[in-house]
Amino acid sequence: MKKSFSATIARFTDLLMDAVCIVDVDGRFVFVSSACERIFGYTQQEMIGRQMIDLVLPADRARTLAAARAITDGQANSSFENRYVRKDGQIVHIMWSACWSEADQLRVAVARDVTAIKQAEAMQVALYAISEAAHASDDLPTLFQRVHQIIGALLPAPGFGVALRREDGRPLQFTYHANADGPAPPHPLAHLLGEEVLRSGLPVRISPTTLPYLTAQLRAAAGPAPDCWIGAPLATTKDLIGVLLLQSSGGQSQDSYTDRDQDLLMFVSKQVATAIQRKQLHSSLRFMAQHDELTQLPNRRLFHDRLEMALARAQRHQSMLSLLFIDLNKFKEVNDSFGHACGDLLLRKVAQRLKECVREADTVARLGGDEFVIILEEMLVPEDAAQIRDKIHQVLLAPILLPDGSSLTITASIGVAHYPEHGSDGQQLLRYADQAMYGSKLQKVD
Ligand SMILES: Nc1nc2c(ncn2[C@@H]2O[C@H](COP(=O)(O)OP(=O)(O)OP(=O)(O)O)[C@@H](O)[C@H]2O)c(=O)[nH]1
Repeated sequence: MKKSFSATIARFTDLLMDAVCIVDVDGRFVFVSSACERIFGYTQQEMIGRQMIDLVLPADRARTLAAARAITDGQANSSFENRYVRKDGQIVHIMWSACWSEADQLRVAVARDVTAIKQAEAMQVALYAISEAAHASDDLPTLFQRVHQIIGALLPAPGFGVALRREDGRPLQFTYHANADGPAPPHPLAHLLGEEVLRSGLPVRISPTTLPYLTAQLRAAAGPAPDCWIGAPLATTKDLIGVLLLQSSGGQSQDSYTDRDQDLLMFVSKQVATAIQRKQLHSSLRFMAQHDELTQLPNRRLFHDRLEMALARAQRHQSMLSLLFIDLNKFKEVNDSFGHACGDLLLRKVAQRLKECVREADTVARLGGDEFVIILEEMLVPEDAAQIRDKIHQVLLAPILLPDGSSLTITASIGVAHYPEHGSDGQQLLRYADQAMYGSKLQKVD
């Protein structure tokens, strides 16, 4: 390029907020205006002579070369977008307006940094996606898996974890943790970082450059060349409910995360905290609607749902199912003699003992008052149900300690019904078991 031409261009183009870049037929920068340093992080001297394509993000190189060829063939382009890797490793989004100068055999292009716009757009998309995910996910791990994907589109996040604060003050509980290969147990540093974020209520970044500012414990655990981490508090308007963690391998002495990334994560983590709270509230409302408040056992409604499902399974597999109807004997006397609170305590204790008599998959429910039912699935023979009935009689014999140091015992009448022998639907089976229980109670009274 002629010296005078270059000098004239430079005088005016250095005034522009956008950068002017001139590239020769071989794709080398022959001129860049001073705005390039702000946008790409390299000085003009560092850029001139370098291959333009080497600064482009590898994923965008093929289409960048195709667009450059089209411009060289005479098709001016005023809206091509691609991404460059700045000298500090950060990615910048560039919108190009370019044309080919046949006379000079040069490609003249104007670069506009649209990173902030792109990030704002990406953030909008992420916030919308988080809100959608909160509605669509059935449970917290599913929600967090989706949030991992959403945040991964904004920031480097091969490692990602969400730890929630526990009511009883025990250490944070990791509800979700994954590395680049998928779900994985949390790194020991994740626990320490999480606790530090929770203690301070502030974001904490671990990287080679932040090491001197970390607590001694974190610094020791991170070692001299740590991966890069950001821990952001999950804060609702009222509470600090947990911590969100990102981990990236960084590389050499580079920090994977900038202040801007941290701000972005803080913003996103507020939305995540709100989504978690909404999900938890929804789960607790659902639990309350399906469980008995006193014993926490499934209530009558959930029992009927479970019975229907169990019967459908038994029909499909042509297997047996048994129903146990349990009614405590003379429970009213407990209330009358020891007080309602002791009656409540006894009901809770009975519920616990009943659960201990069956497998995890079986359902123990409280129908109301002193009536309980148990659904036993995949019974091989009726004698199995009889054995469990006997076991229940046995465990109820153990005295129940009362707060004043005294104790009481309770017995129960139990009726058993088997599917398909005593009924083909839930109502028939329940009626049969109820009557069998009643028969047993009469015998005991007599
Ligand atoms: N403490 C307590 N008592 C309850 C609760 N729900 C119902 N009850 C009482 O439980 C008793 C149940 O009545 P019954 O089944 O007739 O009493 P029972 O003495 O066991 O009678 P039998 O079954 O014939 O032996 C009533 O006194 C209710 O007030 C509860 O949640 N807590």
